[in-house]
Amino acid sequence: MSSFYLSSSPISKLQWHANPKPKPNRPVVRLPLSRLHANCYSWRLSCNVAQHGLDFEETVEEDESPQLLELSSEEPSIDEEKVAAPSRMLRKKKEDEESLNDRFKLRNGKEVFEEKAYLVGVERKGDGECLFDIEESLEELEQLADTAGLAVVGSTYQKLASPNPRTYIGSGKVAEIKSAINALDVETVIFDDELSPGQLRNLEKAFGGEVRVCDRTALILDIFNQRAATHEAALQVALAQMEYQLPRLTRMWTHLERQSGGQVKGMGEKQIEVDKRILRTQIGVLKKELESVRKHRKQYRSRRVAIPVPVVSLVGYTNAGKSTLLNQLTGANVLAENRLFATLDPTTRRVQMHNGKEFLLTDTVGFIQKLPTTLVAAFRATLEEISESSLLVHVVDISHPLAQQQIEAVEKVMSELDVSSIPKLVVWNKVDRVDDPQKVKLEAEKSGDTICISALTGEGLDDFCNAVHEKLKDSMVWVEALLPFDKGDLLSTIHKVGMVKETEYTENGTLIRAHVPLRFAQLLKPMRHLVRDVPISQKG
Ligand SMILES: Nc1nc2c(ncn2[C@@H]2O[C@H](COP(=O)(O)OP(=O)(O)OP(=O)(O)O)[C@@H](O)[C@H]2O)c(=O)[nH]1
Ligand SMILES: [Mg+2]
Repeated sequence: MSSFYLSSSPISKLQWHANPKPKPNRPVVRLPLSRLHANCYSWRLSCNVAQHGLDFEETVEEDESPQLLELSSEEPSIDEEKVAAPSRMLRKKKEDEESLNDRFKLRNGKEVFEEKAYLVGVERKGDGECLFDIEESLEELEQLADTAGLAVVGSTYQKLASPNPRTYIGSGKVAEIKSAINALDVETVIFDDELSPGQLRNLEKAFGGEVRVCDRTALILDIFNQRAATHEAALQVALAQMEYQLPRLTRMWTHLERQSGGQVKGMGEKQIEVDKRILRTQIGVLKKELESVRKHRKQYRSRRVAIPVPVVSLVGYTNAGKSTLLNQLTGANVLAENRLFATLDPTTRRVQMHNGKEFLLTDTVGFIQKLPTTLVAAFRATLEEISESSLLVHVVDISHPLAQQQIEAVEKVMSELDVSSIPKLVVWNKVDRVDDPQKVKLEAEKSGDTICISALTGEGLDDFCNAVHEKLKDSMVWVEALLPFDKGDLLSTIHKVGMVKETEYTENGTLIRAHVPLRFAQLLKPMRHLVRDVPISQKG
């Protein structure tokens, strides 16, 4: 069990009492969206759920069902009331239960209560940096919300020269959204950009305090939290969540001031400080735990480095088809599905090519535009694996209407990862889905270094392997070495991972001339000196 799980913390004890949301009439639920916002009711429980596979226990009192009597439209007579009201009440109760039941959906094998969400975006006038226009960005936000298990019931956006420092959007827009919340029964409002803690607080207040307000970062963090399958991923996400939460840790304790009629003013303030201290301690514990997990992975990686098979990493926008490609080439069983961020942990498998050569293929976490900086930082260590690859394969979903913008977004993240010196190969995937595959293939040929494939149907995979092989050759170095006869294993490895030009059997061993990966050339260093001792005539 993870050492950051502090179930006795006052924060987690309080969160359900503070929850103002109506509770669905079910005994055990897993709420889809962690309340990663100013109230921070359940972020901690949510971390623990991902970590320990638990479900939230939400017990609902019978008398907490919706106010049924208010719902009858006309005043019934006393006699009618005796007969009709109970049946109407029962019918209404049944209808409410049924509509609630409809909103329980199965996601990743878990039952999830589908909250109603409303999306809000801001288009900044003259913002040339944005790759996606506002409608495209909101469409992607809708996909993210869907992945997180929310039902989007509406969206809106506003064009602004600069965001309002208090509420991000203008007051007119706030009022408009408030009406939409009432009309559509919205439970969560999601903003397409990261909001400051103050903006979150002010917006919650402005919307009447009954709806949850969160931003793109919180939503992505929540998806990562739901998806984290390994211990390391869970730790990374928990750390990112806590760091996101720290400056937003307010209002948790204001109920104390309310309960005591304001007599202990300042008590909440003190408690916020206590909570912040607890959170900082937890962050420290988490960082240590992550450090030790990473040490293990490093050891594993250095063992892998000892086997000098070149490593090829798949990178690309989320949902581009990286895992499908890995599965298709290696028979791996990595989760591949039409949702964003299906993969969080790197998976490496050996690919055996038809010509007997092999390389290791690594699947990595996908990128997205406006990737939260907390997440880039949290996943930096995982992404560092990329920087040790011999080749980067950028997988593009060429059938996506925003393929070009996605390419640019990936290149932007890659430029932050300091991998410019690693050779790259671009792969246009999903050619089976484009309207005119021939035209796309011609374009790929023209742009050079681009291979068209369909990871789903297997089309173009031989071309892909050949291109990888050629690219790997570019990253290899030329060696001549004399391998003693007792080093037969090295010789067979050179045949597998390198490109042998010539072998010659001499009295002292096998003389080999080949292209090999740089790491392997270093291993051969002592034997390279031996070449000098071989008589000139034998060197050929
Ligand atoms: N038609 C078609 N669909 C594909 C192809 N490759 C992948 N897909 C589909 O695209 C969706 C996403 O595929 P994944 O392999 O999960 O994508 P990914 O890049 O690993 O995504 P993340 O892990 O979220 O970063 C799945 O529904 C796949 O079946 C392809 O070549 N053609
Ligand atoms: Mg994947």
